[in-house]
Amino acid sequence: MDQTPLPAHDDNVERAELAAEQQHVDLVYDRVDVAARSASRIAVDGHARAQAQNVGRVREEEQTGLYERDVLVFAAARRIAELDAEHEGLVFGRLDSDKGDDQPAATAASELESLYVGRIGVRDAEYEPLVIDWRAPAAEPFYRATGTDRLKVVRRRVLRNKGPRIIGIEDDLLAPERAPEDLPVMGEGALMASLSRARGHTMRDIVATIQAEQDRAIRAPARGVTVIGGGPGTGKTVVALHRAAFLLYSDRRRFERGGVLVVGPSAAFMAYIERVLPSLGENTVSLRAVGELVDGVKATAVDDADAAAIKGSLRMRGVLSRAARDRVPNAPTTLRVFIGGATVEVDTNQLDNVRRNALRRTPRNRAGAEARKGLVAALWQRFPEDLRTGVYGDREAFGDRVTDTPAFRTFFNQWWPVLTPEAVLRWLGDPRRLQRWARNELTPVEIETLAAAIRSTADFTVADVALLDELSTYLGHPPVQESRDEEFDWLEGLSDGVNEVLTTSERRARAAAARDAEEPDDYAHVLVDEAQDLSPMQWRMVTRRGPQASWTIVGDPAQSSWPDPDEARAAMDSMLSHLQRHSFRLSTNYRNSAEIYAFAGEVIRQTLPDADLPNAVRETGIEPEHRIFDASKISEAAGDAAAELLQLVEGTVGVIVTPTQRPAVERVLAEIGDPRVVALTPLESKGLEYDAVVVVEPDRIVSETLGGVRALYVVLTRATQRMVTVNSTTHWLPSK
Ligand SMILES: Nc1ncnc2c1ncn2[C@@H]1O[C@H](COP(=O)(O)OP(=O)(O)OP(=O)(O)O)[C@@H](O)[C@H]1O
Repeated sequence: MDQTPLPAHDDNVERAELAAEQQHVDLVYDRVDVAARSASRIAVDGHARAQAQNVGRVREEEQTGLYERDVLVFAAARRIAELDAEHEGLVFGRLDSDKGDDQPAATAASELESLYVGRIGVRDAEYEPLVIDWRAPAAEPFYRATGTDRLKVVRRRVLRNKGPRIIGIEDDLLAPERAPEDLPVMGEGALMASLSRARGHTMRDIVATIQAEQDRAIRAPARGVTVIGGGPGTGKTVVALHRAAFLLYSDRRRFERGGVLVVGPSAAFMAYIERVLPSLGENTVSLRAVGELVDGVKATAVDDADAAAIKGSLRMRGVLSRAARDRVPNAPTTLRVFIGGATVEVDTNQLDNVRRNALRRTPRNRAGAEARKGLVAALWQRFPEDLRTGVYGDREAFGDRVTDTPAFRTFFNQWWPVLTPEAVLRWLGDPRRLQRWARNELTPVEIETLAAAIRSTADFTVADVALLDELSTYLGHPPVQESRDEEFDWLEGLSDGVNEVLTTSERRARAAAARDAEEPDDYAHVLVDEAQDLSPMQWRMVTRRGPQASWTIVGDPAQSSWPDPDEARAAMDSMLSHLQRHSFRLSTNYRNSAEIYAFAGEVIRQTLPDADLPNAVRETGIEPEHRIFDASKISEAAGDAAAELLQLVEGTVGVIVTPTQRPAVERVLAEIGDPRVVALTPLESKGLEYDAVVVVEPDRIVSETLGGVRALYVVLTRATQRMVTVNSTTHWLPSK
């Protein structure tokens, strides 16, 4: 918000103002209390009345009136209950407006029209608004008014509160020349006060201090793709979260029913942002890290740079599709059955033909019936003509018989089992097989690297999740039928090997559940944060979550940890090219002190002269510090720096270190034993922030991460107040 020089004020005025604001806020809380009680009473009454079938006694208009009011009151009460009690209070802003520049200025404060802005809207008993929801159109001037376009606002006031208690007031005077003399103005500006606050381990909402350019992105209509760009700390994440809350407010039916999904880079990041939406009274948004987008998988492990680059590349499509169509390892290679007095055999080549034909148009797990038909045809062809009589007289009868033989059944179960994406992905760990599927797409070295990466962990990595998702489209779900056939066996297989006896209704319920599971995740709106980090394969996975969705895409290419940001961008463009695009750019860095960001900006500009660098406005007078030590002393030096910084800042300290160095640094930090300090890798630091940051060996961060200097740029832009780098060389420092 614009910072206008503010007149000094005395303590008495401040006390009086605080008391007056508290009175209004108390009124709001009382009203909500009454509303909540009456809402539940009415709900109970209504229920009782409906049960006695006496509803007709209430006049219709009375009922409609009651109904509308009840719904509103009840919804308000419910939202209040949902608000995080620990968080800032319900009412946080006030606008005092006059009638506009073409009308005479007000001569007394009482002539101004005042309007309170809060997390939700609440009305008094006469239905007059006591406070309006921050997302309502009438609240827009609170965020958009500036000195040059004040939208009739004379004074904008931010109420700082702790729960229901007002603890401070920050005013902006937008039209000093039109302000009545008795209009008190106090505080140092809400934005600066909020930016200088100590950071905790979770992100807070910014509902009281949203800036005009952020507000435009938050309230943009949900059409096509909304792209929100901007450098580090410009509020992209927090704006995306407020946008999710805004969309729910603007069209609750559509977005609550259809679902809103927020996708972020890591579980740590999701934990960091998870309080923001509940603090705005919204609990229905799904938050998922890219490693958690496939149901039942929660991947947190990350591959090393080379393997991640291969797994993320679009070249994996062909590799996976070939794997999904290939023979099952260790399955029998010939089929032999004794039937109708003859031994009939289908050899390996013929089996391969049957498999390929069955898979021509149908995903593997859905092609069982087709494959069985192909086998019957092959067997029939080899069944001696002179035996084709009686129950073996035609192909259909022969087929019924032959598929019922134990030899056929055993063969079929092994040759055409239901395949899970997990099992097929594991096949890629065998370099000989992988070679067959990948020889046109990957180099021999890449094949070795990929196979070794697949074999190296028992857990799936974050990059694997997109491959699992891709495989599930090639494999498909087995069809669900209520008869006893091999597809239904698949359902029984879900019961962990316990051979249950199922009643008909249980079978039906399971069939329905399986059908549901088959529905694609189909959200009405998907917000992708740190979008620059999605690999092309991850874009494919993410866009499957919203075939009909509108999108909000948030990111900064200069912070990309993908080695080829243009490739990732092209993948996104091709997945979403059918949608209209609206772009917003955020231009102010609210996180870093001006001193810290000036340094980070210099570092990135040396490699990416065109990087979009925002303005950092908050000066602290404290320059980042670069310390040089012997290579063997780095961990201790990092620990010492962290211990010093803990004394100097009130909030959190992050020590950012490559995965190879992390264990040593963690040991040193364990000795400090302060929960305010954490060690984390450059990748984990994405999107997070700390009061102070220790950057351990910046040159290794460049050489050991996929993003190189872009990863270092992310690390150098995590601190709000202080930053210390520790290294054994100076060559990484930007040349002056
Ligand atoms: N209008 C605002 N009022 C108060 N704080 C703000 C405002 N806008 C952003 N901030 C704060 O600035 C910090 C950075 O915001 P955020 O993490 O959303 O930025 P970002 O653009 O996603 O950053 P990065 O790309 O570096 O991850 C957060 O602490 C956020 O709360």
